[in-house]
Amino acid sequence: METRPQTGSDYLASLDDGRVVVHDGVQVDRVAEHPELSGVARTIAGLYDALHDGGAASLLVPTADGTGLTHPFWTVPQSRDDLRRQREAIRAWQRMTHGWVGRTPEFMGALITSMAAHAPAFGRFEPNVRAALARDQRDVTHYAQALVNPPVDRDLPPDEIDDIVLHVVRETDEGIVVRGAKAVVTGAATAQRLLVSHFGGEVQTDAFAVAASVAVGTPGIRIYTRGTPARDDQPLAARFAEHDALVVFDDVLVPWDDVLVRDAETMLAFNGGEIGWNRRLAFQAATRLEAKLEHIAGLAARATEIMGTSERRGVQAALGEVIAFRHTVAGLRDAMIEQAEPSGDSLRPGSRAALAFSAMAPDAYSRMRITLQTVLSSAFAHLPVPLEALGTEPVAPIEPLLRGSGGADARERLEVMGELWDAIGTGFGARHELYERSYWGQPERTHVGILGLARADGSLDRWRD
Ligand SMILES: Cc1cc2nc3c(=O)[nH]c(=O)nc-3n(C[C@H](O)[C@H](O)[C@H](O)COP(=O)(O)OP(=O)(O)OC[C@H]3O[C@@H](n4cnc5c(N)ncnc54)[C@H](O)[C@@H]3O)c2cc1C
Repeated sequence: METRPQTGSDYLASLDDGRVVVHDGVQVDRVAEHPELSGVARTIAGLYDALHDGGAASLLVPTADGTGLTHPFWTVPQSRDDLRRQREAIRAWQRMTHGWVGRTPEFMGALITSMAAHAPAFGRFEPNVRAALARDQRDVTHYAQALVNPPVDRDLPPDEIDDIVLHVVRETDEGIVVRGAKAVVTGAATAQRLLVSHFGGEVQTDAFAVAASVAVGTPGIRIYTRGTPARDDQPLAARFAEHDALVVFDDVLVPWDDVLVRDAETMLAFNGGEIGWNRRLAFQAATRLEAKLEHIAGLAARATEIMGTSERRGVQAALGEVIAFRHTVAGLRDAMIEQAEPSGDSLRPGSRAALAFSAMAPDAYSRMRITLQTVLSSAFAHLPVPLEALGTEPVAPIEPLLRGSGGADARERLEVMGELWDAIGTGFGARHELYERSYWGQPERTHVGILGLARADGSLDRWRD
């Protein structure tokens, strides 16, 4: 029988795997029913369901072994048309969430497919890489990425802070035993697996050369999350708030079948760009950001009409700037397709456009927030009553005062401005700026990488002539 990705209810049921999640300091019974974790879990479930009966179902493509259908981003691209199909499928999901969920289930397809395209580079773990792709392609596994170490002792090599940095404490016949922590693992509490890998300081001893695909429910894993302070009338946070987790590995046994890297050389290739997963990550992230900016631009346009400023030249210019940001992101993503380059057994998104996107997007996102705060100013803060209070005895008399311009009533004003405030101004909106700013790590690394590429491909020399 033809296989299909899991359904929404398969996904929600899979979260009952004995995982240990501590939210706001209290252990969670069932993640899928927790008031602050269930919103995003239900949203992810909705994405899976759309692969079965929603519009996204028509975008599925055959799995590599031909036994079923999968999300296109979970396949290894061989042509520009493959990349175009991947773009359309990512876009279909991202438009459902308006780009507000950073870790949708296609996101880690970037890593696993890039690794599979370079499977021989993984030596004795090559069969594991191929098996991981086959399983995750079939299921469209929902991963979180556990890469960055807790931000402490950044001036010390990892082996001098092994009380914190994740490392292998021993190997057994069954697998490797890992200990340590990973910080800000977005979506860990509602993921099915973690892509765990060393990052940061150079590997001094083999203990730190490790990457693995680890099931979230594995004994010894503990996930600590804090709530994004969200009120009931925060429409985006209620559905899309993700939690950035501290994940603790307390002597966790990872079976050999799930180990992907165990030597320093492959670790360097994994983190250093040769495997190329950052290019695929940029492709997915740009398509997500495109959807987010479309949502923000649409809300902002309506907000200026409600304010009565939509015909002011400066306000129009500000909206145009936000739309230009959307066009730049979409254009660079499409340039990644046009500039696609061979990488292992694949055609990966082009490096120049991918790196240019990574360099540009963080600052542009901050600029966009400032621009909207400048032109919408008091309208953001003019939300004196919640939506559900409309029609109540103390609020009904002031509803005419809450109207918008051009016939918009109080309800529409509160709906539009409340959603835009959540996008830009609340804790949810502020975290999203930090998220976009931190997506590519420190900007100087990206800029140095861009210079290195211009030197390596000879373009800088040509420009100097
Ligand atoms: C909202 C959010 C969600 C995130 N989600 C995830 C996730 O899902 N998975 C994940 O793995 N990570 C995640 N991250 C982490 C993110 O990838 C990092 O924040 C990013 O890579 C920057 O690394 P850092 O925060 O450790 O800062 P650092 O790299 O420590 O940099 C901080 C500053 O110190 C300087 N610095 C640090 N070390 C040195 C050094 N040795 N020499 C010289 N200067 C130094 C840098 O130049 C910089 O100015 C998330 C972060 C945020 C904010």
